[in-house]
Amino acid sequence: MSRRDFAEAAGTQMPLLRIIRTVGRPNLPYFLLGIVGTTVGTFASYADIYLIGLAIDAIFNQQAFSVPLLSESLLPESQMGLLFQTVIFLIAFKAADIIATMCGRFGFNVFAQRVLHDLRVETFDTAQRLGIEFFDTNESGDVMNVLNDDINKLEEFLTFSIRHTIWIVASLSASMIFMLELNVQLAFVVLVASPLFAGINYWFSQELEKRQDIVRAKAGSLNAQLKTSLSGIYQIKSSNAEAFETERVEQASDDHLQARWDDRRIYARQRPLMRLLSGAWLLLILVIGFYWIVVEPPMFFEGTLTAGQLIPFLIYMQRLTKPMQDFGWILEKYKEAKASAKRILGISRGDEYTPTQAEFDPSIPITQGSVEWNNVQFRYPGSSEQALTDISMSVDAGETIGIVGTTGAGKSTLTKLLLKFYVPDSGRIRVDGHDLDDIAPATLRSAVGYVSQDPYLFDRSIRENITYSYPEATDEEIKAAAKTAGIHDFVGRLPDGYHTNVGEHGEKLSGGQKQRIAIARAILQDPPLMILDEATSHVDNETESFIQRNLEELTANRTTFIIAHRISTVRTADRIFVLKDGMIREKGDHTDLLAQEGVYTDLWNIQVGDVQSVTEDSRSIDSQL
Ligand SMILES: Nc1ncnc2c1ncn2[C@@H]1O[C@H](COP(=O)(O)OP(=O)(O)OP(=O)(O)O)[C@@H](O)[C@H]1O
Repeated sequence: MSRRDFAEAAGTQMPLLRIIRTVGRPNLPYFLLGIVGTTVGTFASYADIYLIGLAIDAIFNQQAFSVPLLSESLLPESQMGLLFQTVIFLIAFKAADIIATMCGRFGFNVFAQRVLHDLRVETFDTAQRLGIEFFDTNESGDVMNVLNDDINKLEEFLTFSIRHTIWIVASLSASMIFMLELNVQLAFVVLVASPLFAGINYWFSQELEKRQDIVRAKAGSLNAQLKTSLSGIYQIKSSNAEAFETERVEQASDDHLQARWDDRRIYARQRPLMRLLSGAWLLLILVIGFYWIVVEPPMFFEGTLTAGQLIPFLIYMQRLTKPMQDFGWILEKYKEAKASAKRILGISRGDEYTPTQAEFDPSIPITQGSVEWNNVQFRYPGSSEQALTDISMSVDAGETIGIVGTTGAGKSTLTKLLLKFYVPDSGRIRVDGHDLDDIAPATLRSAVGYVSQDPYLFDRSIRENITYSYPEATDEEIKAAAKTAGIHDFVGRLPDGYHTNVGEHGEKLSGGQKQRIAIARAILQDPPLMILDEATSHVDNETESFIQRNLEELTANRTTFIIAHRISTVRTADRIFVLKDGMIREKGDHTDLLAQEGVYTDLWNIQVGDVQSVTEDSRSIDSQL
C-alpha cells in the first residue's frame, strides 16, 4: 500500500458519519444541543420580518393582525396597542434567537473539541501500533500530515461547517415556511426553481470531490518532502545539494499548487453563477408582485397580494440566496472534511495493519530466553529478493550467539523476525518453546532488549533516554547501567549530568555516545534476551573492549545475540553463525570456524589484514564489507 492510500484503507462510504457515531458517541448530547439551539435560533431570527409584514398591513391597511397559533381575542385593537405588541414580539424573538444560538454554538464547540481530542490521541495511538511494514511504505511526514492537517480540517468542519449546515437547512426551511404562509402561489414559483439550484450545486460538488482527494494527496507528498529534506540537513550541506532539494520541494509544492488551483477554478465559477441565477429569480418575483398589487393578478395567479406580504416575501427570497450560495461552499467544506476523515480512518481504523489481539495468550511469559528458528523463509513485502532462506537454528537459554556475515546477508532481518516486526512467510520461530504467533507482541518486546546500529534517542534528557523502557529505575540502577555501558564518566563531566538534553535524534552526542546510552537503556531493562545489532560499531576499540568485558558479566544470565561486522566483537561468543545471501553457511565457535577455512576464515583474514589468504571464492566479500 502506497502512502497516498490512507483514504482507501478506511473502506467506508460515510467516514464523517462513522467518526461522529463512534468517537462522537459519548458527546452526542452536545451535538443534539447544537442542532436544536441553532435551529430554534434561526427560526426565531426569521420570524421578525413576518411580524413586521403583519404590522404593516394591520397599521396601514387596517387588516387583522392574525398571528398563527395565537387566538385573535388576545390581540389589541388600537393601532398603538398593535405597535406595542409588535415591539414585544420582536424583543421576545430576538432574545430567543440570541439565547438559542449561543446554546447551539456551545453545543457544537464542546462536541467538536472533545471529538478532535479523542480522535487525535486515538489516531496517534493506532499509528504507532501499526506494523513496521506500514512505516516501510508510509513516510512519517505523511502520517504527521494526517495528525495535524487533516485533524485541523476536521476541526473546522466540526466547529463551524456543521453549525453552518444546520443554519442553512433551518434558514431554507424557515424562509420557505414563511413564504408559503405569506403567499402560496409565489412560494410555488420559488420552489419550482429549487431543483435547478440543487442540480447546479450537485454538479459542482461532484467536481470538487474529485479534486479534493488529489489536493489532500499532494499536500501529504509536500509535507513528506519537506520533512525528508530537512531531516537530512547534514547530508544536504555536505553534498552541496541545497539547490537539488529546493528543486524537489518546489516540484512537490508546484504539484500541490496545480491541484489546488484546479479545485479553486471550479469553486470560482460556482459563486457568480449562483448569484446571477438567484438575482434573476428575485427580479422576476418583484415584477410579478408589483404588477399584482398595482394592476391585477398576472397570468395564472389569483386572489389578493398586499404590500405587507410582498415586502417580507422579497426579503425572505433574498435571505434564501445566502444559504443557497453557502450551500455550495459548505459542500466544498464537506468534501474537504470527508477526504480528511477518510485519511484519518485509513490510519485509525486501518484494520489490515491492526494485529488480531484475540489470538494472543497474554498469560504466556518469557522467562528463560531459549529461541528456535525452524525452516524460516522470509521476503520483505514488495521485494523480489529472498531475505532469509531455510533458516534453522536452536539457541539455548543463556547462550551468547554471534552472527556475522556480509552486508545485506540477512543478519538484522533475523532479529527483526524475532521481535515480530515482520512475520515469516513460512517456518516457525519459538521462544521458550512457545510459537511467536501465540505470544503477545508486548510480552515479547518487554523480554527482549534491542540495541541497533543507529539507536534512536528522543529529544529529552539522558536520564529519560536511559530509563525509556524502565521509567521507575532508581538513580543507583541508572548509574550502574551507565557504568556497564561505559557512558557514566562522560555523563559525569556534563554540567547537567543525567539531566542533559540530547537534542533531536541525540544530535548533541557522537555516534558512539548514542550507542552507549542505548546499551545502558537495554541493560536497565534487564531482559532474558538481548540483541546487540552492530551495537558497538561506532565506539572506538578501547571502549568496545571495555563494554565487552562488562558485557561478559552481563550476558551470563541471558541469551544474547551479537550481530557484528568486526569478528573481534563476536569471537568470545559461545557459538557463531555465519550468514551469506540469507542462508546460514557455517556455525561453531571461533576456533571451530577458523578450522573450517570457509567464509568465516576469509572474513577473519580480511580483518586481520591477511588479504592474501582469502580464498578466490570469497574475494568478493572484501568489497562488500
Ligand atoms: N524494509 C525492507 N524492505 C525491503 N528489503 C529490505 C528491508 N530491510 C532489508 N531489506 C533487504 O533484506 C536483505 C537483508 O537485509 P539485512 O538488513 O537483514 O542485512 P544485514 O545482514 O543486517 O546487513 P548489514 O550488515 O549491512 O546491516 C538486504 O538485501 C536488504 O536490502
